Amino acid sequence: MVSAVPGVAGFRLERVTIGFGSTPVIEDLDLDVRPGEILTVVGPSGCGKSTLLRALAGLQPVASGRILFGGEPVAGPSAQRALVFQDDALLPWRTALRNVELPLAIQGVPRARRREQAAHLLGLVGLSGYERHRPAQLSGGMRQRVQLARALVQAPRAILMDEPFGALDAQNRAAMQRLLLQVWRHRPTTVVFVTHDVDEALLLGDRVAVLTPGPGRLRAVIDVPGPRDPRQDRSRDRERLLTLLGGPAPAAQEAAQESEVVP
Ligand SMILES: Nc1ncnc2c1ncn2[C@@H]1O[C@H](COP(=O)(O)OP(=O)(O)OP(=O)(O)O)[C@@H](O)[C@H]1O
Repeated sequence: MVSAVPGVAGFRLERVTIGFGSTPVIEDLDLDVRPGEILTVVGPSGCGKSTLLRALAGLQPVASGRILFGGEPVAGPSAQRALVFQDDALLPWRTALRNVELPLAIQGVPRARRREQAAHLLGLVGLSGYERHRPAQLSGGMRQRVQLARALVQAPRAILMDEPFGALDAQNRAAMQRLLLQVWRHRPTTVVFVTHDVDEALLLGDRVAVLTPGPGRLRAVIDVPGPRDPRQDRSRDRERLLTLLGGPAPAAQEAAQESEVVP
């Protein structure tokens, strides 16, 4: 578990329902994301994980309930909450450096300062020397590094990641997981990380939130004890997660109870 870190904020979701038209996609979700933790989110395809993340980002309104960030209602997008997608969301005509500096340009940061910060962040993610490359000249793993640098350049208090490493091969994925943890240890930030991969969820998460098949409700939140080491034997937690993922969807009340009893 993570102790409170100054300047770092968490989320509180209170009976959040999100829908498109009259169809709920996320239903009655109560969840706290603790300041400075990495919360991974797993759930069957289509259960509303991306929708939930977009709501945390302020890009998707809630139909009922409310989402607080640092105690304040989330009313729209903010530089304090950066999103990183699986798809390459870089602008193809801009160089790596100019992609990373974009959020600062939007904020009106003077050019010399934003260049300097963007170059520093590219160095941090291991891309010194690639500042002038355009996305098409970079590998998938490198493009994800640029996306991470672009998210970090805004010095966000939370990073919302939607299967960011899902398209990478095993080696690049492992490298990005190490990089994310390295960055997170040096810059305390709240991270909400959606993944399909239970091993990734257990490696990165302080806790794992499990959603039911759509409409997504909270099935359970499990603590992940011990060091974040890929060599750590997680077979029991893995089995438990797979069982939770495969189990039938509980009624809202049962789900709330289960999330309390499952440690
Ligand atoms: N803009 C939209 N308009 C209407 N329905 C939508 C929209 N975006 C998502 N949905 C629906 O909401 C449901 C949840 O989608 P979402 O992408 O959040 O699920 P997910 O759990 O992230 O899925 P996956 O794991 O496959 O990425 C799906 O049924 C999807 O079709």
